[in-house]
Amino acid sequence: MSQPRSEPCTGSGVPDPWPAPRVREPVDLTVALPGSKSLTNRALVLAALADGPSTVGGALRSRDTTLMAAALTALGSSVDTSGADWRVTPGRFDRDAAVDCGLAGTVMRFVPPVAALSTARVAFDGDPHMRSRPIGEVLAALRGLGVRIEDGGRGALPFVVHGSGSVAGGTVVVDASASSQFISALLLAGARYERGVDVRHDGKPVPSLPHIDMTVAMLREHGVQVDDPAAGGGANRWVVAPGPIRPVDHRIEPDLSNAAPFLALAAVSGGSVVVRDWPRHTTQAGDALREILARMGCRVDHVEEGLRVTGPDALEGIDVDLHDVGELAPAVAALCAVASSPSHLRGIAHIRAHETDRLAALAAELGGLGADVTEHPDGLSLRPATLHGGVFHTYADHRMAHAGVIVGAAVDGVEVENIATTGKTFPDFAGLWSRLVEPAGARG
Ligand SMILES: O=C(O)C1=C[C@@H](OP(=O)(O)O)[C@@H](O)[C@H](O)C1
Ligand SMILES: C=C(OP(=O)(O)O)C(=O)O
Repeated sequence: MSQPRSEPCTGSGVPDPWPAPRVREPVDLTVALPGSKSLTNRALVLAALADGPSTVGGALRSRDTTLMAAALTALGSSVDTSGADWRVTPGRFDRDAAVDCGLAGTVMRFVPPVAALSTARVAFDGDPHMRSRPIGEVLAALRGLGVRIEDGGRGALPFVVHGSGSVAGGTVVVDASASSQFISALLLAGARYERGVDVRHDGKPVPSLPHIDMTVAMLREHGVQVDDPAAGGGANRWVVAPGPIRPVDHRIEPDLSNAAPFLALAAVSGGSVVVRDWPRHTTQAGDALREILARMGCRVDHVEEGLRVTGPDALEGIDVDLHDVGELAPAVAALCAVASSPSHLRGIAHIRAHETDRLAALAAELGGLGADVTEHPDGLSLRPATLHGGVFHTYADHRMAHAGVIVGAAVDGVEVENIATTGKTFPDFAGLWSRLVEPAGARG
């Protein structure tokens, strides 16, 4: 049943829980999406470490990226976020600072290796749940490279990095099976270490490899020499040579992972959605949506304006390994819950350490709406079922909210709790979603 729309409200005047708009007819939509979180936060870090000022054009303005801008500013850079194009002027990292990581993995993992170059004391903390997201491997690696860190033996937030103005660098062995961000973090700052950095992975396969490819590609754009001898398969070693980081004016691509709920509207309604400016070549993990949606029966075409997805009469389930693209799992699971044949999502044990334990959360919330879902140690299986309305909890996870609105588009009476959590990577998601979806159907 729908909540009254007036109360209670989130801070932005949006009701909580939020009645998800229901789509009753095939949609025909074109949407322009905000910039990529992963590209924006890498561009900001590299700009702060570069030899001169640069611009992050079309930067994503969201919680994760403003936290990154604030962190780099606290260290001593100047980040002007007043316009659409953010201007970064590197500065001396010479003052005591406090870094709020919020729930942003990129801030908690990418900033400590930068803070290690400071001459001051840099204290890190974040949201309560952030204290349980893994970071110990990065702290141990930095210690191995000569950095002093105080973490009370926790290997987790809160911790303090005591910079001495330079980092020796060298070879370090990391188990990055919990997160590719451990590797990206060390590579991003590595060129500024005296001996560069030679990062070796030892452990189960590293997830989210496209994100490491993104890091390597951006470092090379900045003139940094990176060797990744095993790139593409079984990657386990990355070598960054010491040297300057050239300033580059970036133009940030739209966030393709955040395209998932919008493309899902085409998939569930049998209609058509165009996401503007979809890059023909990209390192973004979200590009895998093209193949995933095609395998679920959608038609996927590059068109002049961007990427067009047209949904089938009946959406098919999918058996897919999402190890490389775990951030797509919540949206894909939501689609599988309303598909007409069984699905199996595999290879994603690591997403239990994302913003929440996403496998447990998806099993609980999709199951709560009547989905036939089984949780496995490293994935989910889903079988066709008749879903019903109810409250879909998000656990402060933006991508759980995306899963909720996808199911809500297909099922009457779904209400998404804390829709405002989408602000982690998407400004005014609820407003855009309502403007697009409501004309195509009544509220659930
Ligand atoms: O480096 C990045 O920008 C990211 C890497 C991935 O993290 P994991 O390797 O922890 O999955 C991804 O899921 C996350 O959304 C963003
Ligand atoms: C895992 C994610 O984020 P983070 O960068 O906080 O790890 C995500 O956005 O799906």
